Amino acid sequence: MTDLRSSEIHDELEGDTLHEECGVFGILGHPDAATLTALGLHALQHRGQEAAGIVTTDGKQFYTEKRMGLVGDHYTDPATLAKLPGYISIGHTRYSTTGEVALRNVQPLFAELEVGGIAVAHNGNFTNGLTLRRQLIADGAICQSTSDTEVVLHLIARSKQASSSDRFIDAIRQMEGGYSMLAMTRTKLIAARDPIGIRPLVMGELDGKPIFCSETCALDIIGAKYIRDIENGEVVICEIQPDGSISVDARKPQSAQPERPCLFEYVYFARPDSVVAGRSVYVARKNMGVHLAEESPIDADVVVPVPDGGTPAALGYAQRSGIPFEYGIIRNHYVGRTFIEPTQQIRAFGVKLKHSANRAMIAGKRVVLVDDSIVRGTTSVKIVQMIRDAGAREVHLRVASPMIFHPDFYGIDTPDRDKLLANQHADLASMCRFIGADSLAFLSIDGLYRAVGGEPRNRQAPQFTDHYFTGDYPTRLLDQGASNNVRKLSVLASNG
Ligand SMILES: O=P(O)(O)OC[C@H]1O[C@H](OP(=O)(O)OP(=O)(O)O)[C@H](O)[C@@H]1O
Ligand SMILES: NC(=O)CC[C@H](N)C(=O)O
Repeated sequence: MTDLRSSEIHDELEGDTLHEECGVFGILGHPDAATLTALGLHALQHRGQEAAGIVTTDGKQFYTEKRMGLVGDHYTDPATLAKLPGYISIGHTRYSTTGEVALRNVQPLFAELEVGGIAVAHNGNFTNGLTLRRQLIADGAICQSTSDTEVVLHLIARSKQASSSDRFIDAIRQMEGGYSMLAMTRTKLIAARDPIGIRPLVMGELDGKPIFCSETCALDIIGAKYIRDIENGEVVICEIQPDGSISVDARKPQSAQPERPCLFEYVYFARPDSVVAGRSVYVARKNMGVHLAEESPIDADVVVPVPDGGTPAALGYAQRSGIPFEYGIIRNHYVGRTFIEPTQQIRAFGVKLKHSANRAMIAGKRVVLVDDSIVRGTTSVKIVQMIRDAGAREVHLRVASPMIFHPDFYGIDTPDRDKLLANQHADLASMCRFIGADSLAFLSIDGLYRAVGGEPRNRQAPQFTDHYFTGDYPTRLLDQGASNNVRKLSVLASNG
């Protein structure tokens, strides 16, 4: 049954700013599988704060715990972890992109199938999820959630392949869009990445046991060794054998395409201490600041980051420009990422709770403010005013990414097109007036490419996924037809 309250909240969320993605973590063959998964999810908390879930198996039964809220609020309790015995585990931190914020959509999703139990955890979004879901429902499928991820379970159930891993591969070959997925059976841990590698996924090892997770920071927290990134279009199947040994089978079932990782992982999503597709996120962000200083210099007394996202770019800007870096804004770390608040009104309030001006570093100065991105402009308007109120003589805003014009359909929850600040102003001057800054500049798309990958954007074959800036969507968007709205999955479920 549709949870009306959740649907209403969702409608409000639709108009909000950029949202997180999800984080996945899995380990096979370790006696402390659940605890290690909880720690891994804790390191991936920045990728999704709505809910977290863990599924484990001891080879006989499956055990599931799913909770709304933060990892630390639930999975630090020994009683909760005691309900998750076994040596194979997958976990998920969720920020919803399809389906409402409700327990039934919290991942991992689990189903008992002809081939046995299987759990899946997904970071990303399927661009044909709604289309396939409608076909499945018309065919008699009974959907238990409104998440796009559930489609994969139905396709595994219907596959004619014999083994669970072949059925999983069969299922994901029918999916389009962005995904890093983990699946788990009584004996297997499977990892898969979409054909162009939009979402990140890495492989590690602890005590000889394989781990898959969204970012390397989840390996670091448990002292695991990084092995390699899962390649775009690759599926890696790890299986525990009766003698306790582990087999690893890497396959490439999708037709080969050039990799195009998501640029926004570097701009905003990934943790700065992570290494994504072989590149340090921190170094990339600092480089963004260096290029920004070269492209848009300004005479000023102090470079001030908008913490936390803008800090590495501000350091790069300060080093390149020679202008001193100072913490002119202090962030209250007991307030979560701003978007957690469901309404625009509360979000604006949240921004005030989160940042306060460090007057001693600002009063009487010409300030260069550096932030990583502007989405709706809520943060910029508040912060520029706050810096002026603290006595700044001039406020110059520098943004370490290009203007955002287009929504995402691959796992980032973006506001509607018309809510994006870049679409509300005819030119930079108008946007600058709205924000209230003395000057405003964005990093160019080539500057961003150079900062992350060392080369400018290849117009014929872009090296990264960058549609939010350019409108160049790397896959077809089957669900975005006139009559479709992936957000309305729960309405479909209640009326269908
Ligand atoms: O233009 P807006 O709609 O305000 O969105 C952009 C702001 O949102 C993000 O920060 P967030 O609040 O997520 O905090 P963080 O930098 O600490 O992650 C980003 O770093 C910008 O500051
Ligand atoms: N942000 C994500 O990666 C979301 C995963 C999935 N589409 C969900 O909504 O649960």
